[in-house]
Formats: sequence, structure tokens, C-alpha cells
Amino acid sequence: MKMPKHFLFGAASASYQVEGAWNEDGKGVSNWDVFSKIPGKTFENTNGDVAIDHYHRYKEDIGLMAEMGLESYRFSISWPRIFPNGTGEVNEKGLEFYNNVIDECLKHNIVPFVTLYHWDLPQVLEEQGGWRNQATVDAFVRFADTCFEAFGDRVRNWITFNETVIFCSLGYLSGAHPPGIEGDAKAYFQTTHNVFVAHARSVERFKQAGYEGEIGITHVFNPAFSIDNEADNKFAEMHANEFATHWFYDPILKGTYPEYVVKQLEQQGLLPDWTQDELDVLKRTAPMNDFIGLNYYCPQRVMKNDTALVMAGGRENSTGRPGNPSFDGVYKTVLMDDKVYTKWGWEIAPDAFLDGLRMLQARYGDVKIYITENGLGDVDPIVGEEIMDTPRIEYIESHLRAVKHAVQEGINVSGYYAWSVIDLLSWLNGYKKQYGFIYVDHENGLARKKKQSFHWYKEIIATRAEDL
Ligand SMILES: C[C@@]1(C(=O)O)OC[C@H]2O[C@@H](O)[C@H](O)[C@@H](O)[C@H]2O1
Repeated sequence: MKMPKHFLFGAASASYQVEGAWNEDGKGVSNWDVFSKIPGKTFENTNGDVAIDHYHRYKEDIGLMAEMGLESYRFSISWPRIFPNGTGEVNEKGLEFYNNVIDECLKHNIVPFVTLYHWDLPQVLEEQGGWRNQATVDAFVRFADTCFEAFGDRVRNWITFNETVIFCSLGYLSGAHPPGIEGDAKAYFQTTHNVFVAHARSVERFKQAGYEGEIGITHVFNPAFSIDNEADNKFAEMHANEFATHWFYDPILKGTYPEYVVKQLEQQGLLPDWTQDELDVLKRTAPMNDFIGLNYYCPQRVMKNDTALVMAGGRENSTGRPGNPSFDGVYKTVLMDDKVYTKWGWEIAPDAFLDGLRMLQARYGDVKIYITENGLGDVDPIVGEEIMDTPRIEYIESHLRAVKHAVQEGINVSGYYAWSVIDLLSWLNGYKKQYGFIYVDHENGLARKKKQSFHWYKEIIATRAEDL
């Protein structure tokens, strides 16, 4: 079976991780421009000052995407490139850059799929409290509307936020992302709520203004499975799915928060300070969401936590390797002998991906789904002059097969975006953790080189995965 005609084969990137030009053409300073320069915060003190220079090489990069036959390119807009101070004056050069990227995509019949927020917050807003501050919510809605206005005549697919759980948990629980706060669970839940309100208000604006196309949000999808059928561990699985998935998906798709989590937070004094208006906007706009984007890399294997250890902070403990207890100490993630893992300890589990998609359909019904990220972070083998990233081919092949089975079962998956189209800066892993179909040679002026997986994905797209 070929993937349906409307199904988009894509690949993704994010502004801070590819663009560079961190202080060019009027761009304002982002929180990551500042945070990445604090010694010890990133792997080998890498930062996005230059990244892979996509700002100057986007034509070459999109040309390579076209050569691959890529149907859609998911990229993000750097907020401080549009609003150097977060709000106020618009930077025309910033609009010009993204107009050029969009036009280059369309020239090659590549659908531009735009993420508004992929973690690079204007530093001015971060200094005013970031996502803890209502002013940031208001500024985001203005930023979103400015982008709808500037690009909405050619961009028909919009994602408001990428992975709220990551920038809020690493920002306020582990401290591994800006603003680098550790252990503030109240701020963690408050900021997730503020982001959901910013999303809902932006969706309402998009629909009220009558812009063409579709809008949604991208969440991590990290389904929890108990290590066995022990009652305590099955409880851990339920608890983990409530906090890691339902707390994020319910307010978007149902317009209400999961009862179980609300009760827990009430008991612990961690419930966000929300208003009825905010709860109303979530409820009112839930049906307006056109899709949910999922970033799936791996499941989490959980059991009842039996260590007193509270969640360890810092970069090393935030790169997703199992073994950390949950923030509330109820459960912990574990490595299991019968599973296969990446070099960063992420389980390779396409079967769990399919089981997870079934779980989502059972809870949220026939919602349109895009797999907005999936890929293998690896140190790619180089054989002679060739980058022989066979492990990435095997990873993507097995996960695309799971997507195909889901579609055959009637689960409404409408696209697959590999992370990442090109090797780029990983927030906490520098340039060591490669994800791309295209290699970037940091020893040779950032020269681009097609990997083995580039040719493989080109064939998959051309045959619409018929032989998978
Ligand atoms: C933590 C990490 C990684 O570096 O492996 O997970 C996978 C992928 O998720 C994306 O949303 C991030 O923008 C991208 O940088 C990657 O980040």
C-alpha cells in the first residue's frame, strides 16, 4: 500500500539550531543566545552563534531538500528576529528572511510548515519573567498574529509551540534550559498553563481573522509503560501518562485539564493561578484545533520510585537517559535488559509508538495527527568518504512502518517529519548528536554532504513507502 496522496513526507529544523546570524540584520538577543554562553550549560560550550549558517545558506539547503523530493519542510521562526525586543517595533529584515525561505520552498513545491515557538524567547521577555509573566503571553499572541499577517498568504500549516513540556520542565525543574531554575514545580505548572493560553488565544485569532489553512500545537509523545503487571508499577504507568501526556493534550484537544492531575496539584499547592476567562478560552478553542503534532522518539518504561533521590538537575541528567525519578518522586524511568537503546539511552521501540498512537485515538478520537518529529540521534559512521548512517535508515524505516500500520487501522496520521533534515546544533549535545539526512562538515567550512539516508528517504518518498 502507498501512503495516501495527502500524506506529507517531510523533515524538520528549528531556528536556533540551524540559522546562526545570531546578531545580524537587526535580530534581537534570545534567551538561548545568553544561556548557551554561560560556561558549562551546553555540551563543549557549543552555541548557535553560527550553528550551520542556514541564515546565509538556506537556498542551498532547500535545493538539497528539493533534490531529495521532500514534500514539506518544517522550520521555526526566531521571535527575536521579528521582534528584537519581544514586542514593539517589527524588524523588517527578519520578515524578509522568512519571506525568502517560504518563497524558496514554494519555488521547489515544498510545503512550508511553520513552528512559531521552538524555544528561542526574546531575552527582554525572559528577563521580565518569561513564561511566568502574562506580558509574554500577550506578546506571543501579537508575534503570532504578525506572522499570520506577513506569511499567511503562502503558509497554510502553523504550529504554535514545540514541546511545551521540554522548555518548561528544563527551564523550571531541571534548570538545563533557560531561565535555568531548578525545582520550582509551581512555576513549571504555571508556565505550561500560560503557554496553553497563549496557544488558545493565537488559534482563536487565526480563526477569527479568517486565515486559510490549519493550526495546531506540537507536543512530545512519550507514552509510559509499566515494566511489569505489579499493581504499584501499573499505578506508576497511569500516573506518568496523566502528568506527561494528558496534562498537555487534554487542555488542547478537550479544553479541560485532567481531573487526576488537578486533584494531585490541589493537594500539593501546585495548581496554576488561572482565571475563569483562561479556562473558558481553552474550552472555547479546543474544537478549533485542526491537528495535534507529535514528536515521538521513544516510550518511557516506568516503575514505582524506590529512591529518595529528587530529580537531579543539570545538563547531563536532562538529555533524556532513563534513570531519573519523576519530579514528585512517584515513579522512575528504567533501562530494561530486553530493550534496544540509542547511544543516548533512548529506547528504539516502533511497537510502542504504534501502541501509543492507539492510546491517543482511544482518548481523543479521530483527531488529525502529524508526526512532527521522529529520528535517530547518533554519531554517524563514516566509511571512506561516505556517511553510512544505516542505523538511522533502520530506525526511520521501522517507525514509518508503524505509521503505515496506524494509517491502515484508520488512525488519522497525515504526515511524517523526520528530525532533522540536516545535521544541526542539539541544545544539550552540541554537534555530536547527529540527526540529519545531510551531513555538515564543521572541519570544512560547514560543507554539506548527502548521507546514505538522503538517498534512501528520496526513494521512500518517490515510492510513497509502498514497499515498507
Ligand atoms: C533533546 C533533543 C536532542 O537533542 O536529542 O531531542 C530530540 C529533538 O527534539 C527537538 O524538539 C529539539 O528541538 C531537537 O534539538 C532535539 O532535541
